[in-house]
Amino acid sequence: MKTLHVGLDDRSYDIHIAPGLLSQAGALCRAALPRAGRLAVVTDSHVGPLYGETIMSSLAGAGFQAELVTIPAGESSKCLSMLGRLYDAFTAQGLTRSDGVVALGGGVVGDLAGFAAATILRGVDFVQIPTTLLAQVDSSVGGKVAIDLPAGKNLAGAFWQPRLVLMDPACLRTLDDKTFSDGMAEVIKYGCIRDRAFFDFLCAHSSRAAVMEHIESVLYTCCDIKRQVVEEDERDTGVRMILNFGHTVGHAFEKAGGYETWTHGQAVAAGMVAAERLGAALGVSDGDGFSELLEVLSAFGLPTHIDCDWSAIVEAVGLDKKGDGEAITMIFLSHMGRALPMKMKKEDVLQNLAHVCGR
Ligand SMILES: NC(=O)c1ccc[n+]([C@@H]2O[C@H](COP(=O)([O-])OP(=O)(O)OC[C@H]3O[C@@H](n4cnc5c(N)ncnc54)[C@H](O)[C@@H]3O)[C@@H](O)[C@H]2O)c1
Ligand SMILES: O=C(O)C(=O)C[C@@H](O)[C@H](O)[C@H](O)COP(=O)(O)O
Ligand SMILES: [Zn+2]
Repeated sequence: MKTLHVGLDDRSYDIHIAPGLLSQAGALCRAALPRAGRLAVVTDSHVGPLYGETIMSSLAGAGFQAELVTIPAGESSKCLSMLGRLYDAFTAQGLTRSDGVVALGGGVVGDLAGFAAATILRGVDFVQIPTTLLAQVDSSVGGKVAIDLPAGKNLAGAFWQPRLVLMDPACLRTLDDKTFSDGMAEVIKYGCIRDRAFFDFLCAHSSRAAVMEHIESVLYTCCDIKRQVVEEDERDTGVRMILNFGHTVGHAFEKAGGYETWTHGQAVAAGMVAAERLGAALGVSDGDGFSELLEVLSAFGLPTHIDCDWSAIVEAVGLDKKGDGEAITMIFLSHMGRALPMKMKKEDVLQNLAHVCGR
């Protein structure tokens, strides 16, 4: 088993990575949540039938009274009404402040269940058991939890660190190729922002089979980069913004497509390309690695350009959480492997973006 420790004072926790870990969930949760009696296990309609029973019997074996709460699969569940349904399920189960919430699923389940855990009874303990590649390399670590609002992506949320993260790479075998590729967008992001050698490794291993041969070290590398960044800036006021490379335009693509046309991974892929094009036009990115970026994204079937109504993109970018009234922090790459956050006037970003990326 590989283990990483995220050091955040009283909000510190371990990330365990090992095949077959799901069946050890009970003992590991018991060690992390010694006082908890009840656990609400939130999952979705695809993941529950695959892995629900293994988790529930492992939790029962460790003495937990666990109940499974199943939401419909898909981004549209990351919403206010589904949050309300979780509150109802938690209160009906009789959850108290010494109990906990477990998220068993992808980033949608993790973000929604995490926000519910952060807010029910003003906060209960939370465990992440991520089952997609995206959730294992990114969303289960770092404590950002949220729902989408009609006005924009992840606009209501909290920072609520899990007490424990359990990732079983064997779960990735049941993913379809498109969902696996969504995770690859965030994997490639880590290479772009922090680790040129890792980016080169991905370029040389640009297929699902090749990545799966090295999956434990890929998960470890990504989580270790995220750990370092989050330990330095838990609340997203400085260096953590580099994890948003490709997301300013990416979130705008997601919103423009009604959160159904483009997945988060696809939108981030095209968003990274848009950020690189904008950076080059502004003279802050040297274009190093750009053609390789296009190639590796395409090799995983990810889009490098998304056609849509650019006025909607421009409007959504204006609402980005990295902005204030006048300015927005854009994340560029000075060169491949090195992120460059830059505070810019919103109007300059918007004008250049439409000019560089609009069709
Ligand atoms: N909090 C963060 O730091 C953070 C980081 C990145 C992304 N996100 C969020 O994560 C979400 C995207 O997450 P996602 O890509 O995991 O999507 P998702 O949770 O919708 O999962 C994608 C699909 O895969 C299915 N699935 C999950 N695990 C499976 C398995 N092992 N086998 C078969 N099917 C499985 C799901 O049911 C779903 O249909 C977005 O809402 C995004 O905003 C959050
Ligand atoms: O953890 C972070 O910080 C990130 O930015 C990771 C992103 O991949 C993730 O999509 C995150 O949810 C974006 O957060 P947001 O605050 O920009 O909505
Ligand atoms: Zn993301």
